[in-house]
Amino acid sequence: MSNFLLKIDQLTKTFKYFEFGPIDVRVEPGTITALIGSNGSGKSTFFRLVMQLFQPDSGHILYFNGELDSNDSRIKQDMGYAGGDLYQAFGQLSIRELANLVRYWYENWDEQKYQELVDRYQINQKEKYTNSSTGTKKKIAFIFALAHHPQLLLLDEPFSGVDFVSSRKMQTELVDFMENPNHAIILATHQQEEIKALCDYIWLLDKGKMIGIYEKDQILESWAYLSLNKMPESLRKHPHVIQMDSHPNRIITDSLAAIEPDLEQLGIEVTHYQRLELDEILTALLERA
Ligand SMILES: Nc1ncnc2c1ncn2[C@@H]1O[C@H](COP(=O)(O)OP(=O)(O)OP(=O)(O)O)[C@@H](O)[C@H]1O
Repeated sequence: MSNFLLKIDQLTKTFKYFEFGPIDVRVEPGTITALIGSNGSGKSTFFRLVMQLFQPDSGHILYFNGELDSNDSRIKQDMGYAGGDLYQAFGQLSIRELANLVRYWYENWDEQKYQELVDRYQINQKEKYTNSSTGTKKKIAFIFALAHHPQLLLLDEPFSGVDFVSSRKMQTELVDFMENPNHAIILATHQQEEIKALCDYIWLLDKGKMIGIYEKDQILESWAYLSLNKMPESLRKHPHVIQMDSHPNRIITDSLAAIEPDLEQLGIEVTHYQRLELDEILTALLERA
């Protein structure tokens, strides 16, 4: 039986200087996915397509087990999106006035939850939205996204520009949100600490193409530096050797389990072993792409 919040098939969008897709991905309930990619790789484009702020050129997006497709306006009720400067067009409104407007859009708007969140983040609701600081605007978008009880949260760099204390609170908020097994989050971020702390899956986007989908724990387990007692040149061709350095003899592998028996067979001894940090793995994957 299908169980997904989002299922995307062969989605494409072409701009004058950029081709996005074709992209195929699927989001299951109970998961947090990090959407990673260099500046301009298409992360915000992805969110805008899912939120129907852009029309795709081709492909399909199915929402909530296929019960709703992209023609159905109800999908926005069940999705919380914080990204870009969504509310700038209403910048002359105070935050309270803006909340009154946003509240009107959502059937499930929870005024008590909204109040709790503005108190927690010490938002001055009398201030004009346009005059709010960058970090405060981020927090407001985050609060609006949560206050209508979505099933799927789409967060485009929610922590960038947000102070350390608030960022920790937001992360706790996301952990609480995931207590409901029907919920899921897609999070675009450049911060490896957040990915490590929160995410189950990593989608790697490069120049508009999805170049890899990984389980975070699995890549952290399987990538390693191995120092070797000898290093025959033939190792360079091994499918799981990502990098070779000869001073001292050291390789990076993307699969410890696959390479260890081969090294043993070649009579090569591993003298030292060290895990890679997540950002080292992601950098290597992006460089390989
Ligand atoms: N409205 C638009 N009109 C024309 N081109 C666009 C438009 N929106 C996006 N693009 C193109 O899509 C590319 C990818 O932009 P996008 O904002 O999705 O990247 P990103 O991965 O979110 O980048 P960043 O990490 O810097 O936020 C841009 O470099 C631009 O060429």
